[in-house]
Amino acid sequence: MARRKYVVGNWKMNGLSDALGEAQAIFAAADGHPMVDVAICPPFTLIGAMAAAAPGKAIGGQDCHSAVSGAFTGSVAAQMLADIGASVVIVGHSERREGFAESDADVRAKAEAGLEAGLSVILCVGEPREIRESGGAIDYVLSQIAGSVPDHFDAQSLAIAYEPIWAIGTGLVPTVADVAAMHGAIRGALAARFGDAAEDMRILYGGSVNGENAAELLDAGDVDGALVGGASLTAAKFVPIIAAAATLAG
Ligand SMILES: O=C(CO)COP(=O)(O)O
Repeated sequence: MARRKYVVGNWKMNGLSDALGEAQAIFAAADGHPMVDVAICPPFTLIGAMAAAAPGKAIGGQDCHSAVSGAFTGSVAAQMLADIGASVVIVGHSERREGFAESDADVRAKAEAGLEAGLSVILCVGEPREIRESGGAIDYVLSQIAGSVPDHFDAQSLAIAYEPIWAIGTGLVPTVADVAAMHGAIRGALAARFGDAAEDMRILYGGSVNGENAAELLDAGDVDGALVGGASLTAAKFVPIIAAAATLAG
């Protein structure tokens, strides 16, 4: 089965209520590209309102706690995301791994919680600059995959996002050959562990994706979509990326 292209906006800590119109415009434009799956992950505070403003659309959280409930001040459980209309959750973003000291085991537990809550999970991996420069990027990322991908899931419900940390928000992107090599290595590691199911899993690229570079990056081997930060905040910037994915969708 061919993998459908998947384009996801990670709004990070951006967006007040007046940003809902952008989300509506993005989803309206996405309706014109039915071969592409589109999701927006706004801050927690906007999920409920966005789900109401864009019924039936894929809206997600950017993180969840691994527990179902309890004394975890400030945290949000996966079930709570589902309860207010989310169908997706990002786990293991480098800004969580680095800024909140999340380990591979933490990320795996969060992914399991998301799946348990019925959410579709996007699990992020990616190397820092010094690891890339030392030539160890593939080993580093495959170690993250080994430690943070759960044992049991439906291939349609778990996507990997490869986001080299040095490419996030910097305007720097790896060469297409480097992206293809990393995605191929990830697919190979998934196949070694999960067999044929790896062919159905989507592997997204993230890090300074924009309307100009999207077509080239999305056409690289084993790249099934994009996880987009800054260029996902407005329809004007995000829709061209969705359109680029649509031109490649089979
Ligand atoms: O971190 C990212 C998406 O999760 C990428 O962010 P930018 O697209 O702003 O580089």
